[in-house]
Amino acid sequence: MTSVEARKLWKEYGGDVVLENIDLQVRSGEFVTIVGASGCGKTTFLRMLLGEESQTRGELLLGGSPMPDEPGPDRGVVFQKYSVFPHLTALGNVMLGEAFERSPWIGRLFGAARRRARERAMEMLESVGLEHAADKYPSELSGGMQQRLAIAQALMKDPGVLLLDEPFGALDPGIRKDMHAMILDLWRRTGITIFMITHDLKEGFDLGTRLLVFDKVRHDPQAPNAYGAKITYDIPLGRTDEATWEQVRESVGPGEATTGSFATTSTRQAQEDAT
Ligand SMILES: Nc1ncnc2c1ncn2[C@@H]1O[C@H](COP(=O)(O)OP(=O)(O)OP(=O)(O)O)[C@@H](O)[C@H]1O
Repeated sequence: MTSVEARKLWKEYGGDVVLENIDLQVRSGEFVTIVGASGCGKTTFLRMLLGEESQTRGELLLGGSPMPDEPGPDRGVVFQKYSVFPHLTALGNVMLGEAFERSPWIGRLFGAARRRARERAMEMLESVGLEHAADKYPSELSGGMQQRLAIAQALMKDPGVLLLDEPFGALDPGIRKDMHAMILDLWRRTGITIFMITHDLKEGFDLGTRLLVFDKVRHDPQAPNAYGAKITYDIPLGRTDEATWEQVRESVGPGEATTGSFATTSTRQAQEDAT
């Protein structure tokens, strides 16, 4: 599996500093949740992990080597907005990446290669609880099912790192609970390293093994973009006291999604304790 390390990492767009001096070491198999005020650079950081953006200064390492400067099969990604193809079935969507990799011109597989891809895609659909919906089109799937499908797609290439940008942000609370159980189960079974951005602080505390807070600590009213965000809290999760939760809530700012009762024992821990 895959570790990630940032060393004195900066990201600027023109003269605008988005991230400054990020130092971070994430071991293989950690589940890192990321929170922070809107616009502070969380997605930018995720896109750097994906290889869609490169740093202005510093180093970013994936498994000890410099981060490739483009997305690759070692990193899967899921965004908040459903990113599935409407004209393909669930199975077709999951197989598509494999088809284009092996047959870039026509995007189709034949014979044994097709059989293997189909089997693997069915395994992936099963791992997200969608095996019964393999032949359905995205328009026939609920929002939660579409996100499950996007996760199955992201896992098809057996990536070491899964990048999730508010994957459950558009879903109803009841559905989100099911999605939480699904992603925790998947994480436990695969040992994959996960980075997940969320606006729901409770979700961040409940799911992660570690919670990062991105925040701008320096402000110049004359030059609002002169300083970028840093990691202001890096909290190992499992058991976190109420005072820490309150401090983090204050730094992230008010928002409907950041409310919720504090769990002294995370959902994950509680589930582990129960078994
Ligand atoms: N390609 C780009 N060119 C210039 N500026 C950009 C680019 N991408 C992002 N930014 C700027 O970087 C800053 C951080 O954006 P980013 O989307 O990473 O924030 P965020 O924390 O994910 O926000 P939100 O929580 O609202 O999704 C913003 O000011 C944004 O305008």
